[in-house]
Amino acid sequence: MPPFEIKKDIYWVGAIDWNVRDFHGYSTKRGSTYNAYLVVDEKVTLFDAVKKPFTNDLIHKLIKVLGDLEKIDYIVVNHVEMDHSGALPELIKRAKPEKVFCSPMGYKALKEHFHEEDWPLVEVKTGDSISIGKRTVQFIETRMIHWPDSMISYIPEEKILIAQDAFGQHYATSERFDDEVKYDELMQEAAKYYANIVLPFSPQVEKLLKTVEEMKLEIELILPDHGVIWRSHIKDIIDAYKRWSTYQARNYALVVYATMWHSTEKMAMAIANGLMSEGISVKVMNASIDHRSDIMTQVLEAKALVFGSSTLNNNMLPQMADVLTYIKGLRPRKKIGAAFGSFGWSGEAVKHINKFLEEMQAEIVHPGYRAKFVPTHEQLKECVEIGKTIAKAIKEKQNA
Ligand SMILES: Cc1cc2nc3c(=O)[nH]c(=O)nc-3n(C[C@H](O)[C@H](O)[C@H](O)COP(=O)(O)O)c2cc1C
Repeated sequence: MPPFEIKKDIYWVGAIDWNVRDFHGYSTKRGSTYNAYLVVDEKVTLFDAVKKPFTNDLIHKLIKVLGDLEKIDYIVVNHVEMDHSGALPELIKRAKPEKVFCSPMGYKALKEHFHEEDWPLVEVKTGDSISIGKRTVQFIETRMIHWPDSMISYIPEEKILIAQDAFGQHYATSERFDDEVKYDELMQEAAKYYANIVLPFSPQVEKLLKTVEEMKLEIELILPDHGVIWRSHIKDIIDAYKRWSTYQARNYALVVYATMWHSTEKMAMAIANGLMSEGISVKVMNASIDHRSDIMTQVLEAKALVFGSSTLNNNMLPQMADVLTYIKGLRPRKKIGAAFGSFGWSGEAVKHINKFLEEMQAEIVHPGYRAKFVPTHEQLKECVEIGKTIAKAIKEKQNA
């Protein structure tokens, strides 16, 4: 795709990665983009770069707009992660920019990644701004959204927020604006991105959204480092970030299980039936089939997390341990929780699952249910009752 003029003299010069399907363990079914933005002003300024294998895509686009890479005066590094900085060594060597702006944490991180002593790095902090000619760039550090170095750049004359990974989506498309793609797909990918990348830093996101509100920043365009530009649905994505960062849930329960000979699966279905019989929506997922990052997307807005595994060698099944380790690291909060599973003789899986639920600070509404080998009809009826107990807890929370 050629460079794309977003507004007069402001270009998308990023790269589309149609083929990426695994992004450090996050399944990216719809590929991704690495967005870089060029502002042609008295000081020609590039915001962020691309992943290393896409260096030539970026350079090609820059040459198309500028004719000569050495016309770049400034580079702003909003985020040091390799998918946005991998192209920097080649780019800095060839463009010879006068200055490379980054946050104080970015200064350290750039050295720790690239070990280059002679890059013209300039630290900028929250409240600092630079003039690039007709336009100003204001910087706001966004520590731990989602790395220590992260910052965002605001151009008041254009009402543009260059948001690095915030508001991003792993979504490869030839379209560049939110209103040119399918709304449901876009919001699904934005939710998946929040659940799998941003969720652990929700307290920081909540604070940042308040700061941005207090600063009364006028925003006409949000330019994220992945996916499409927000133009028509800015309110929707900000409202979604407000909901997600304060752990607001929808009225559904998520049942995730792992099984060898289908006994735990039978229990999962019976619990789901109990929930449904009380009018609660349920999503059932199988840890052997569903990808951990898709399960995580469903965790984001679930009110209850119900996890089941049979016991294997005194532990839960490894695919369940994978999913729970991943979910725990992303720090979901304010959930109702319950555990279940079939076993043969020692039955430790439920105890181990409960430990994960405790670490997620879930409100555990049942001590955990175990059935020896293949569950009997009576035991499955008991599972239905457990589903009803969870449903009751969901309703109580809803009315609280
Ligand atoms: C290789 C293997 C190891 C097992 N290890 C244990 C164990 O350590 N403790 C236990 O209680 N059951 C153990 N079991 C028994 C299973 O938990 C039991 O068969 C259970 O009903 C399987 O439920 P599922 O069909 O949901 O996987 C083991 C089974 C297998 C096949």
